[in-house]
Parts: sequence; C-alpha cells; structure tokens
Amino acid sequence: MSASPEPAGIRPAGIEALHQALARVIDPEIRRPITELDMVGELSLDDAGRAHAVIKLTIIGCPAARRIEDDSRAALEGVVGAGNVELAMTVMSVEERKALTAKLQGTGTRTMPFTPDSLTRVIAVTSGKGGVGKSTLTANLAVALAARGLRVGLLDADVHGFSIPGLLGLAGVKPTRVGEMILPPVAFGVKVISIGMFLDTDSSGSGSAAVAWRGPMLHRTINQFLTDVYFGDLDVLLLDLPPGTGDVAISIGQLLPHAEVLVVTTPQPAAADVAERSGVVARQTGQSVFGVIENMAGLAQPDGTVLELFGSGGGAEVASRLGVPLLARIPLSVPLREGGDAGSPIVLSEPDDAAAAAILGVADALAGTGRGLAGRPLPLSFA
Ligand SMILES: Nc1ncnc2c1ncn2[C@@H]1O[C@H](COP(=O)(O)OP(=O)(O)OP(=O)(O)O)[C@@H](O)[C@H]1O
Repeated sequence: MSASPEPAGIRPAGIEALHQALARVIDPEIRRPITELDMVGELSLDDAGRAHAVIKLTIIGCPAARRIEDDSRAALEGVVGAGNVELAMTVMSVEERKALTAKLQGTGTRTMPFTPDSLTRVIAVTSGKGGVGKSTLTANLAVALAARGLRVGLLDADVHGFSIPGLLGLAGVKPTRVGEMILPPVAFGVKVISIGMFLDTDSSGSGSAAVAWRGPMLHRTINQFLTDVYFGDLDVLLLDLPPGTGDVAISIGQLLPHAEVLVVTTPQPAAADVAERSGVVARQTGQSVFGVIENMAGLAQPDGTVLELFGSGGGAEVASRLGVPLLARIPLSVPLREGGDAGSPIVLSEPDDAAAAAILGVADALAGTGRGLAGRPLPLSFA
C-alpha cells in the first residue's frame, strides 16, 4: 500500500487519480474542494485494486457529513469501481481545525473582508417602513443572482423582523461553527446568515424571540457577522436592512460606506417621504443609491383591468426625488406571497409569474452593472 498526503507530482499515478477524484468533492458548507481544505487524510490503493481513504470532517456532528461521505465514495468509485472503496470518516484534531481556519480566514486579528477595494459588490436593501416586501424581494433577488452563476451571500440584518431564513426554507437551521469561524447555511446557492439563526425561535423559525438590542450591541453583532462568518469570495453580498433609518442603517453605513442601496417602496404617494429619507440617510453615510423598486403595484384582473390596491406613482416619485432610476414595479402576486410562506422563491419555482419576471429584471440590471474585474487579481479557485 502507498500512502498520501504528499505533494502532488510525487504521488504514484494510482493515488494521484484518487486524489484528483476527491478534488471534485465540494464541502457543501465551505464550498471548496475537500482536498483544498485538508480534509483528505491517508489515501491508498491495495494490491486488489481497492481504494482506502480517510476523510476528516471539520467538526463532530458536521451536518454535511453524509453528503461528503456519499460524494467521496462516488468519486473514488469512479476510479476503482463500485464496491471497491473503504472510507473512514474521522474528525480533525484541534490543531488541524486551527490550521484550517487560519488558512481560510488568515491568522492574527481578523479584519472585515468587505472593504471598498474588495471584489465583492455590496448591495443593501432598505425601505422607509415595514411590511413593504423588502425581505421577500431581497431573498428572491439573491436567489436570482445565484442562478446567474454569481457567488452570493445574504446577510439578514433586519434584527427586529428577521424573516430571511423562513423565506429561503432555512427555518430552524443553525450555522455550523468551526472554531471561531461561522459557516453560513446555503439555500438555493446563496450563503445565508441571520440574527434569527442565533436566537431561540419558534418552530416556524420566523423569530418569535424578542430582540431588544441597542445600538452598540447591534453594531458589534453586525461587525461580527461581517468578520467571523466565512462567506469566502463573493461576487455580491446582499443585506436585508430593517425598515427606517435607525441604528442598523447607520452601522452599515459606517462599516460598508461603499455599499449600493436599493430602496423599496409601495405605490402609495404617502409612503414616498419615508422611503426617500432612507435613501437620503444612506447617502449621508457615503453610500450610493442604485435605484428604487416599487412593490405591491397593480394586480392584473381576469378581465384585463389592473387593480391599484395601494394606489400608484409612489415608486416613480421616490426615484425622481432621489434622482435614480425606478428599476421595477413589482405587481401584487399571490404566488410571490405563497412562495415566501413555503420557503420556495418564485424566481425559481414560477419564473413566469409577473412578479417573478419583474424581480428577474432587477437581477439582470444588477448583474449587468457589476464592479469591473478587468486587471484585478482573481481569488483562489472556488466552487
Ligand atoms: N408583491 C407582493 N404581492 C403579494 N404579497 C407580497 C408582495 N410582496 C410582499 N408580499 C407579502 O407581504 C408581506 C410582507 O413582506 P416582507 O416580510 O417581505 O416585508 P418587509 O418589508 O421585509 O417587512 P419588515 O421589514 O417589516 O420585515 C409578506 O407576507 C409577503 O409575502
């Protein structure tokens, strides 16, 4: 038997083939190949042509263990044939885990990775008042961008009404911790983190636990999310902000002054003042306003008429006052509401619905105006 790990290039051909196969197994939480994460221990091939591999999970009870085991077995069987693989699933030692977190996050004092010169585009979704559909739109936009092949993170900073986990089918899901590193759960290709995931919530996961935090604690928590959560290299980080112009909006403005802001409003002209204010405050902290989305616009009736339940003109009014484009008018839509309740974003499940089509249009507008990558160093390989 010959054993690995050894540097590539001096591995015997048979072992190299096994290693190459395992390099295609992606850790579903960290989203990098298990070989890059040093999760592959001894690797050998016996005289009967059977492969033996030790796979080291990051933590005991790793929620992705079953998937990693199945994927590793399938990958190795692709080389040596079905039934010819013996896998031993173990757990990393404390030192190995420390080495991994240092490799992923760097050593020493960690800093917030989403600085103005990072390649990640930061988009904060805000609204003047609550209940206008900001979280529903943010969740669908994130999924739509991920479906376009972008690497997307979503931070639910709506501390008083965290609904993102439920909207993405992650109710009750808790993030895995590896040492001090927090791994965001992944839903529909989006890495998601929410304050709701750290609180005792009811069975729906919608967050019945009261959060009555004051400014400094909120600021620390958001800073910790941005620093300790391992998002890896992202193309886009979306933030679901609480409605209004309170402490969180100001913290985000200080921590992420380069964020671009999307303002969500309803068609009622009366809502325009508060919606405009959220854009103005964002600008005061140095952020730019990308555009306005009007949600809950007219509902098409079977006879072809449109029922303007919440009036009309609010989105255009806010956009003109802020001097930015009105990106979309998202109609009232029963499937959009139902998809949210079921944790199944309609941009995937019912893309032909008029509301889904309008949200997909906003995703196109965002995807088409990314930060230029030309001439900038690209990050390490990433899945
Ligand atoms: N276009 C729409 N058509 C029908 N229902 C909608 C639409 N947009 C949102 N909703 C529904 O309106 C309700 C409020 O939406 P949501 O929770 O996304 O609002 P919000 O602005 O994030 O609220 P808050 O900030 O107070 O948490 C939800 O039940 C959602 O399903």
